[in-house]
This record gives sequence, structure tokens and C-alpha cells, in this order.
Amino acid sequence: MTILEIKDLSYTYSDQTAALEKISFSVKERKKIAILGANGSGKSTLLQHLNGLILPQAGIVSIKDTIICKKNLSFIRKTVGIVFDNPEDQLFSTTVYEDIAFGPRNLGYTEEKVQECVERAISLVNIQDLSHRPPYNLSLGQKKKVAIAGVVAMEPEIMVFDEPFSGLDPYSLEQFIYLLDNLYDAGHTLLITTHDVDIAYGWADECILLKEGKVLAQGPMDLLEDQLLMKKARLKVPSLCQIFHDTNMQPKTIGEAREALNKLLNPPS
Ligand SMILES: Nc1ncnc2c1ncn2[C@@H]1O[C@H](COP(=O)(O)OP(=O)(O)OP(=O)(O)O)[C@@H](O)[C@H]1O
Repeated sequence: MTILEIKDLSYTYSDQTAALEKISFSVKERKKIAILGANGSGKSTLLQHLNGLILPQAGIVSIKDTIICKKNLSFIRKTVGIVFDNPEDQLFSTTVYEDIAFGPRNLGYTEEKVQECVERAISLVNIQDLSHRPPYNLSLGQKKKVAIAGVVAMEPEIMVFDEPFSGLDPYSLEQFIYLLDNLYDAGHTLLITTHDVDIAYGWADECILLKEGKVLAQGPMDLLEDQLLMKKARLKVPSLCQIFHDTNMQPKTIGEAREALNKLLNPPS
């Protein structure tokens, strides 16, 4: 079933910058979607439309067959949770626990349910050690995790992450991908924006490529293997594909892949 539908969405900022031009795409429920695009391609502007932070100037955004407009924002915000790139914007309470509790309290949950949601989110994101600390003096990666827990605590059906991988160390990155997979297994539809084609290639089911405010392509992840398309999007093909392209190999076994990598790293002199 389609959970998110965007039709002919356009948005121009007050200084006349056209950030989105006639964007159309749809997302089926329980998918892992990567929205990819170079700097300035419109990813953040698009995300802000998904929970009504920006209302469409032209076109429609519909979530579960409900067209976003001012009067249904509370339903929309219950259904779509967004974690923005800059976690500072989402943290303002005195402790991490209180910060995460803010969303569920705002949804009118009982204190018992609030506690249940916060504890589940803290445990899923694995930040038990941070729960009593003030958010303002945490590291960037820690703040990011707290902002993620804040959205997870509200249990929205659709979770959207703006550049979730930036600022995470390799261990946290691995943990975060594990968390995304847990959320997916729990039934959530997940959308991420990223420039990191390697991670997107390994993680997502489908991708949407943006270029200068337009959808360049939408489809399965093998779209990212198309050198011409990726050049057009001002992105690189995933390193793995680049390696096999450069070595003229299409390995079918781990042994063949190792051989291709060796060939690339140790070219014959
Ligand atoms: N507040 C604003 N006022 C005017 N123009 C803006 C504003 N915010 C974004 N833009 C412009 O809109 C276009 C799309 O920007 P947006 O931030 O959505 O792109 P992005 O793909 O998220 O970029 P990045 O990868 O660099 O974060 C860009 O040309 C940008 O300069």
C-alpha cells in the first residue's frame, strides 16, 4: 500500500530560489528509501514538506491518503517523525530523558505510557548511559542519537532521517544501521537523505535521485550503478561498483571479489 505520495510539488523561497520543481514520487509502506542528491538539490526542503513544517505552495503531499494541510497537522506529525541534520535544533530540555519525553507528552500520552516510550527509545538507541545528562554538553554524535531517540519515542509509522550518517564514528555508524534495521523490522517505513552512496547502496530498497529540485530518477538500488545517471546527479557510483567496473570483473564469489580488489590495489607493473 502507498503510504506517501507527492504530486507536482514545487517550492520557491522568498528570495526566488526555486528549491523544488514539480516533484512527484510515491513510497510504499515498509520500504527503506534513500533520497540522494548533491548539495542544494532540494533534499532538506523536500523533507520539511513531509510533516508539514513547510506547506506546499503548489502540488500535494499526502500521507496515508491524507493530503497535508494546516488542519490535519497533528495527525501528520503523529505519523511522520523527522530527525534533522542539526540535532541542536531538536534538543532543549534539562536532561536527555526529559528531552525524549517531550514528544510523547506532547501527543497527550499518560505519564505511564510516556515512561514506557522513553525507556523503549533509550534502549533501542542504546543511550542508557546518557539519560540523566544535560543534552547541551554532549558530543555531536551523542546529540544525534538523543534526537533520534526523541523521534523513535513517538513511534511514528514513517521515520525520516536527514543526513543520519554524518558525524558518527564507525562503531556508532554500525550501531545506527542496526537500529534502522530494528525499526524496519518493527514495521516502520524509513526514509533517509544522504550523499553517502556506499551506505545507501548497501542499506536501502529503493532510491530517489534529486537534481536541482527535480526528481532525476526513482527505482531500485541498481540505478546507482549507472555511471551516466550518477554523473548527471553529480554523485559517484558506489565504490564497490566502481572497483568492479575499473577491473572489468563481475565477481560471483568472494574469492573472485578478493581477486578483483587485489588487482585494483596491486596493479601489474
Ligand atoms: N531559507 C532559504 N532561503 C533561500 N534559499 C534557500 C533556503 N534554504 C535552502 N535554500 C536553497 O534551496 C535549494 C535547495 O536547498 P536544500 O537545503 O533543500 O538542499 P539540500 O539538497 O538539502 O542541500 P545539502 O545537501 O547541501 O544540505 C538550494 O539552492 C538552497 O540554496
